[in-house]
Amino acid sequence: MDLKTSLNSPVFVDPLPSLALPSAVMTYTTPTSFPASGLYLNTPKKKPLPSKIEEVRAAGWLDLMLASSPPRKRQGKEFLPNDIQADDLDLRYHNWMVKYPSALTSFEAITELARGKRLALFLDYDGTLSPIVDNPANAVMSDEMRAAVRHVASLFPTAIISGRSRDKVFDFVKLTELYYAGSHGMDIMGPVRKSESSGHPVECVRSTDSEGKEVNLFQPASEFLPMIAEVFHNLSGSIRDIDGARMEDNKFCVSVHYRNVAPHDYEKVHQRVTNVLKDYPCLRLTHGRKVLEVRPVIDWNKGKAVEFLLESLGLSESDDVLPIYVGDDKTDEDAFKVLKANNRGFGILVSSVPKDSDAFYSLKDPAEVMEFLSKLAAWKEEESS
Ligand SMILES: O=P(O)(O)OC[C@H]1O[C@H](O[C@H]2O[C@H](CO)[C@@H](O)[C@H](O)[C@H]2O)[C@H](O)[C@@H](O)[C@@H]1O
Repeated sequence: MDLKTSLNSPVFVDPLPSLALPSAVMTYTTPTSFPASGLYLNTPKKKPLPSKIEEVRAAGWLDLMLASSPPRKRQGKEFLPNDIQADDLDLRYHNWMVKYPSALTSFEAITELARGKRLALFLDYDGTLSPIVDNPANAVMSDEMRAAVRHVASLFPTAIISGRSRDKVFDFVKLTELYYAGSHGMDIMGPVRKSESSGHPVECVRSTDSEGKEVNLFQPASEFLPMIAEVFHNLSGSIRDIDGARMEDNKFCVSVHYRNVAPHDYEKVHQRVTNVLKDYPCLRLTHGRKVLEVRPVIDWNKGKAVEFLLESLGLSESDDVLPIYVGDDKTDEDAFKVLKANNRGFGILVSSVPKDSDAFYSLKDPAEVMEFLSKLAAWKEEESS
């Protein structure tokens, strides 16, 4: 399969030379022309920014890095120095929950909304189905959670949309009855579309899943693979001496974890990463829970992945469909926004601290996510009996 040709699908109009990446999918300022050869290794360097602006930008990043995902031990009130602070935190959380009500206490309102509709469920992985842990390799999902996900997936079309590589998230979840989108939606294994004529046709590669079932593979950033591999190598070398810093290869994205780095070294992590990225204007940096994420500058995210999957499932054009997305991180906000637009469906933010969000409801932690999924399954079974 010629992946360059596949990118010249009707959705991706106006392709740029060489990269075959259309301007419609590029969000950041990129060079208008690329060298014909050595494309990925010699992309033109951005002009260095004036140092003052760079300083201001770096300071903004540092604030984000310091504020990101407060250490778990300090989130519970038992670790706070006194009761006043604990009460203040409780009060702030309760005030926040007025704006983002619990999906558990609002369960009746949710089922009222869902009555007579076809539900589609989209679930983030880390921090949603598995608790946040220090070592990303240990973020396993409990058997109880797996059973709850399997149960909902037997009743509603269900997909996992993760920042991890698709293979890795499948290894954690291990359920063949779901659809999977890895690398923040840049690697989707979904159903073969019911109707090629509905919505925007996009170029997919027909494939088979681990059970031999026919599936569609959609990888809008496949042209970036050599560049991502190279940047992974360069970043690994660049942060090697920073105690606690850890790299993760997510196929179309690269994660630089700083959860185990001392706060006084955060700036060093950010500087090293931005320094390497200066040579890659086609890549950009985003920020998650104690992680810096490097990804291609294409206009594709978890929100677009939700739209893509809804269309693949033949659920995008109907009023009787209610998509629900559950996630905990900034990258999930793109999906919350898509569902919020035109009141299409809604997002549920998983958070134990107040956060601004485009989600409609909230859940405190993965344990509450599991309870919500179980309640949803029980409600559906009762409704259909
Ligand atoms: O979209 P997600 O499924 O939520 O993936 C986002 C990132 O999640 C993982 O990192 C986060 O969880 C780790 C394990 O609990 C934690 O150690 C880390 O600090 C968190 O940022 C994953 O390792 C990343 O590659 C994903 O991009």
